[in-house]
Amino acid sequence: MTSSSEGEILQSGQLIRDRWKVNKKVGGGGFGEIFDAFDLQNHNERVAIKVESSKATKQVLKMEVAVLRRLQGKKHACKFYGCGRNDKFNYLVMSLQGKNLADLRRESPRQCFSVSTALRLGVQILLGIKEIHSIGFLHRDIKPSNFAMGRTPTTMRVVYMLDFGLARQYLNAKGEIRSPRSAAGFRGTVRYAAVTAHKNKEMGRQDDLFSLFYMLVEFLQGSLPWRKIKDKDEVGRMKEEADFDVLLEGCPSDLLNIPAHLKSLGYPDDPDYDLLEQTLRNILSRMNVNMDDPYDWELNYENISGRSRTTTTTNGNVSTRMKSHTTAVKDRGPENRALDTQAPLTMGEDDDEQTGNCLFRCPPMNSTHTAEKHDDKPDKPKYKRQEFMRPKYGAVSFDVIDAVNARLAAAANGESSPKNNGVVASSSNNDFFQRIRYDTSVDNGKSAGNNVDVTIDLGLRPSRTSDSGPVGGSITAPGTPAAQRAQRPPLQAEPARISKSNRSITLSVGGKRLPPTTVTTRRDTHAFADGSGSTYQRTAATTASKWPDSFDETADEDPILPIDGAAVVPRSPMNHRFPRNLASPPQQGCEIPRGKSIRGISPGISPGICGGYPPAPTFGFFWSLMLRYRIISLKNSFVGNFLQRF
Ligand SMILES: Nc1ncnc2c1ncn2[C@@H]1O[C@H](COP(=O)(O)OP(=O)(O)OP(=O)(O)O)[C@@H](O)[C@H]1O
Repeated sequence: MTSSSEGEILQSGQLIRDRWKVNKKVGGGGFGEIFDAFDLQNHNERVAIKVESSKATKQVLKMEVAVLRRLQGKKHACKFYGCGRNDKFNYLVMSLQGKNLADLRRESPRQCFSVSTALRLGVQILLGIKEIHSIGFLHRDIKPSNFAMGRTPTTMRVVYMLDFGLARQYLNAKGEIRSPRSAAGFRGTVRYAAVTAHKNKEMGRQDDLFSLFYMLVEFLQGSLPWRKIKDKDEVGRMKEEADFDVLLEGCPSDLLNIPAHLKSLGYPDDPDYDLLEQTLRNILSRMNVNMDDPYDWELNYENISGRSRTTTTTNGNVSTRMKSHTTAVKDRGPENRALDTQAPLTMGEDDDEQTGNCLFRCPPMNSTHTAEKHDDKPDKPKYKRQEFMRPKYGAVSFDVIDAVNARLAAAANGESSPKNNGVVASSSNNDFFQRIRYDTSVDNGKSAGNNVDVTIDLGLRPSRTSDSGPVGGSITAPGTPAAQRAQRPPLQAEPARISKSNRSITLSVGGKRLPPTTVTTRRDTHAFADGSGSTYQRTAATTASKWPDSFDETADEDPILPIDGAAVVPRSPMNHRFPRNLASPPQQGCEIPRGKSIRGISPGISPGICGGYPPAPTFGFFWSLMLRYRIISLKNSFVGNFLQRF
């Protein structure tokens, strides 16, 4: 543990948001520094604050926040307390855990754990990995220093997963596996990275599990054969050629099931988590190990302190054996313990445990791909009703989606009624209503009084009445007889509006010429506003829509985005394709008070994109084109993604 000192982002005693008082630095890695602090508003409870300089070239804290929030309620995730940013740093406040597993292993006299401890940790880490996979993300930096034991009496035997800075979504918005990129930059930590990462290939779920396998080998054997190798490609080759029998020499032979299963998996395949868990549990039960038994450190490592330790033979029987690898680890003194999470570019004894970010530096193994392709650009998400979100996001309001779709369908069927606000649309197959769908939702909570009103502008204008010729602003299909159009009631002059009550939604479509300032007040429609520690959450179903607001709701200081005109929100790695043009800053403090309403529209809507609201355009192709632009620009918006299927 280190104390904070001059030059660090936070200083001891510093107050953040008048709530968290910094105590001292407890960790630091390639991407951030971690401090422990007191929560002055919660009986001085100890919390961890991870900070990242706002000048850091690689900003990962937003991703951490995004993932940690989704993991709330999972057993192996830290509690999320808040986040924010100012001109100097971004920060994330979460529950403080105890020692990480890298430190605990190094404190062991032989730098290894007993089989009992190693495999029980393995079970918990496996379940933690399963949790992050269940929310659609890969961790991509599974290693001992990214797991820590709880620090309270009730959590001290629970393993917590840390550090989601390199996470990546492997599911698209439909819950399908995203297409693998032909080249992806190396992500992770050389010592534990799967061969896939060494080859700069797209990592899949099995690769997180391969990292777990390497961790297990290290836990049991005290080291990995490539521990001292600095060259990433060389390490990759060693892993590719590794003989698992040799790696697991002297360990329960059942463990061979793990790499055997993982090697059988390709990028899109579902790992058999149960098989892996059962493999570990079977060994533990043969050894009569109880999951509640004390861990090695609780026994002061006395169970493994001699030159031999109790373990099992390859057939799983318990025996005592000499370790053959002791010479490989005896030079690892306590002085090296803190190295593995320091800056990734310094190569110390344990540097190969550092998180790598070899983007643009490390050519891929066996690959001719060039560096410019090695980024985290996501594949273009396809937005549809997101069935996969249902079990994971609990109260995602599919009834909202259905209600909107029903309204759109009604409009498409040419109904003119209060329900669709007088909008008459042709039932022609070309009608644009038939080609859009509402694809996400506002999770509005279950209790009454959580109503949220959202305004969506579809870019329609009040219609001109006309006896002949096209009528601007009417929603109609090209080819609708002019006479029919002329009798159509005008669209309402207000922006289209979705009023969402607790479990229902009303859509009205109208049009209004919006001056730029009005348009731009709509950024807060990312249906995403959960207060730190709040008892309710509102979430949109798409990550991309939430991304830009990751810090906003708890930020108490200057926004990073410029205040004046048409600022472009930095594109998130998850949202490269839809830069958001803004003409006003994001609303800070976008927490939606209970019972209040918010108004807004996609930040993607901008006069710049749509070319403003042209006067009295000829209906037909022009309107269709404009609407298409606007619908496209609505993608990833807070309240909904309209998908236009032309
Ligand atoms: N919530 C927490 N409670 C206690 N300690 C923590 C917490 N989060 C992180 N740490 C400590 O800080 C160390 C570094 O944290 P983390 O891995 O998040 O930083 P990083 O900069 O991403 O590191 P790396 O580049 O090594 O992956 C962890 O190994 C752990 O010891």
